[in-house]
Amino acid sequence: MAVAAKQKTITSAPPKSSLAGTIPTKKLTKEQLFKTHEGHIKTQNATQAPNGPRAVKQPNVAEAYPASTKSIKDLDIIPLSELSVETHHCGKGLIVKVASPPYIGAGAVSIVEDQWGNVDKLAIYNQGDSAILSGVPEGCIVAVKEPYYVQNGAENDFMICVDHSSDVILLRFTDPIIPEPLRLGPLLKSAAEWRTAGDQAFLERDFPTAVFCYTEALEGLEDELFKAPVYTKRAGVNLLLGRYDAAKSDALASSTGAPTDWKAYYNAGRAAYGLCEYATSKSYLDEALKLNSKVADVQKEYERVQARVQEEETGNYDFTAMHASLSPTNVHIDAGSFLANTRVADSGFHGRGLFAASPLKAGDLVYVEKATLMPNQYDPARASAALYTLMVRQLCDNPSLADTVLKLFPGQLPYERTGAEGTLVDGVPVVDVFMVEGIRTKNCFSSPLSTYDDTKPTYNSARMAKGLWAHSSLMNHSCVPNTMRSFVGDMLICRATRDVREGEELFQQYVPVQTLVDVRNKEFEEGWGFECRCGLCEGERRSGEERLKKRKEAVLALEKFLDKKPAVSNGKGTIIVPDATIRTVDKMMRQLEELHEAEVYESLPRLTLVYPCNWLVDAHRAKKQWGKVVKYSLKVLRNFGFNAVPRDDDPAKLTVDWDPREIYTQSGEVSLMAVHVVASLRRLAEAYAALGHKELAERCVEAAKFGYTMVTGFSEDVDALGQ
Ligand SMILES: C[S@@+](CC[C@H](N)C(=O)[O-])C[C@H]1O[C@@H](n2cnc3c(N)ncnc32)[C@H](O)[C@@H]1O
Repeated sequence: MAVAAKQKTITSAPPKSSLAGTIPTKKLTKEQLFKTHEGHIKTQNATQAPNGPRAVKQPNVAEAYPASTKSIKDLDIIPLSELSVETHHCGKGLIVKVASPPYIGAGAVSIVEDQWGNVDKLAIYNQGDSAILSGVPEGCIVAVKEPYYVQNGAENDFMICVDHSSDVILLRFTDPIIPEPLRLGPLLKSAAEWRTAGDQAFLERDFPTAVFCYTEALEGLEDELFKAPVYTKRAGVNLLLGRYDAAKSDALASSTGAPTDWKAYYNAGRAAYGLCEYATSKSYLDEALKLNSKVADVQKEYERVQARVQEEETGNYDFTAMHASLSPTNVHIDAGSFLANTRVADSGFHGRGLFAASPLKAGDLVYVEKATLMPNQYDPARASAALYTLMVRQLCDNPSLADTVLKLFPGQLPYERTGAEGTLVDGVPVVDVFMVEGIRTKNCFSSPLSTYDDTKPTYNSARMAKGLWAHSSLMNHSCVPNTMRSFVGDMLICRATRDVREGEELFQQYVPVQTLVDVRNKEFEEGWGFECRCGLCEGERRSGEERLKKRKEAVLALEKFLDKKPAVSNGKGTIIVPDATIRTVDKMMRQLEELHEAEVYESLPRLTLVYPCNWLVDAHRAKKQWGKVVKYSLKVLRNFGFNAVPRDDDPAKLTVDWDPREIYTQSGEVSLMAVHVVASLRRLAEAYAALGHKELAERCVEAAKFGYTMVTGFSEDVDALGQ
């Protein structure tokens, strides 16, 4: 059923039609409608490859209107001729026959006819591949609840636009709500015939139609014993379609109390596994094994689910093996989430938050979460639309997901929420696509295929997928957080960056933070609607406006100078910077340093100084001026807030037992862990080694390796960072 089409992503509101609110007096005639439609279909058949990616229409929030939460039975059925342009017809409904095959673009567009002989265009968006309406079969009867009508660009060209997937329902041919002129009578009469039609559709791999036919067969059967095999068949098809909620209830409905019920429990176990409900899955598979312990598939599935339950309980993972299993087609790791070290509670200030359920040490696993939803789409131009589509389709296919996803809604819709989103109305889960988009924008994370590979200089860092990790989404932001996240495929690994007390709130960085306090807070305000009150932001605000302004000017001047200065290559791949340039940068850096008053910055990171100090490290390193490399590397670390670094001016430190964790645990609560910290420790190690301080060099390498595990989630292989 997948049809190739262009990706269509609407990002800004189209201008309002001058006809808004009125019933158009001039529309395309029936003949014109069919003729242009046939033309579109011909072009589609000539130009689109089968099985290409499905198109996507992201909602246009400027036009937002709510999903209908009413039953079609409670709506006034109106003729197509009474539709007004750019109007949400609250309390009204349409019942129409599909009078053409669909043209598949960003949605499925068909010509429809009502009982009074009126015709119009119906565009259905956001249906999953598993839904029969993604293909809108010709001849079927559909109900459109509280329709939205739009002008379609060209003059006299209009259409009914169904954004919310639950606003359109496929009616059974025998549904008494269908008006007499549209009635065909049942196409197939007996349950046996529907069942055979279902089998046929299954053989043709038309799974949505198979589900439809089995459903009709079940409606026609009265004896539970006859129903059981049809439930088994429908459970199997629903498993194939990824409709795990339906598969689970079908599987359980297929049990009859006979020993053959092992199959019902086996299917229910597989369905629960698909929903990542591993403990439930294990209990069903337990039942299946009790009834028949000899089926190899059941045993295999049981072992698999046992491994997941163990991961959930212990947090033991083989991250290296997970990483090795990644490929462009395999990004979804078969693993469970380990969340036992955290709990959700009211933060009293930032809404809900995540808190440590037990004391954690720097470097410890805080939690590991499998993505709630993450499409395998790393093309940045398509990643957001792909996530939005997956969210909508999964909420349609597996309504139980609504509990997890809808609670993330940040609460900004231009209309009143009904609260019925996620519930079943007319047998279909209500999915409000504007709400879904609101959840996506505030809660999604960008993720590389793996953070470890992303730190390599050769990796294309622009290739990021977007995903939803519902547990991680509950963590609030701090610019100097006590955790760090990394990814291996769709697994999010969260590690502590310093020691955390039991009950302490856990924070993460939403985005890599900008160095200037006002600039980064503008980003938080625009993106998430908050002003950050972390130790760094509050501390920096104490500097006062005048000093903040001066600092900003100094930063801009320094960056401008560094951007303009041409680098000089020695012809062997190393950049050599003239001494005069180094002296100027050093002077400008010191001036900027002086603008960081001791009373504020005693123990705070000085982020604006990181870039120039790093620049000075590189410039001196190219000249093998190792003493200077030590000096500026220590400054980089200090500017990230790390003060407890192995130093050659403190020989006493060399004699005591030393633990690489120290630099992370003894630097206070307001340090900022980043991959640059690891890189600086390596530079420091290199310089110490060149100066003959072997032991100091080893300590720095150890500290770098320890830090790299926090950054990547699992790897100590700091050489991956390159030279
Ligand atoms: C992804 S949610 C985090 C969970 C959220 N606290 C909740 O209760 O659902 C992001 C929202 O949390 C709040 N938030 C996160 N970090 C914050 C911070 N540092 N200060 C104030 N509000 C914050 C903001 O309302 C933001 O839009």
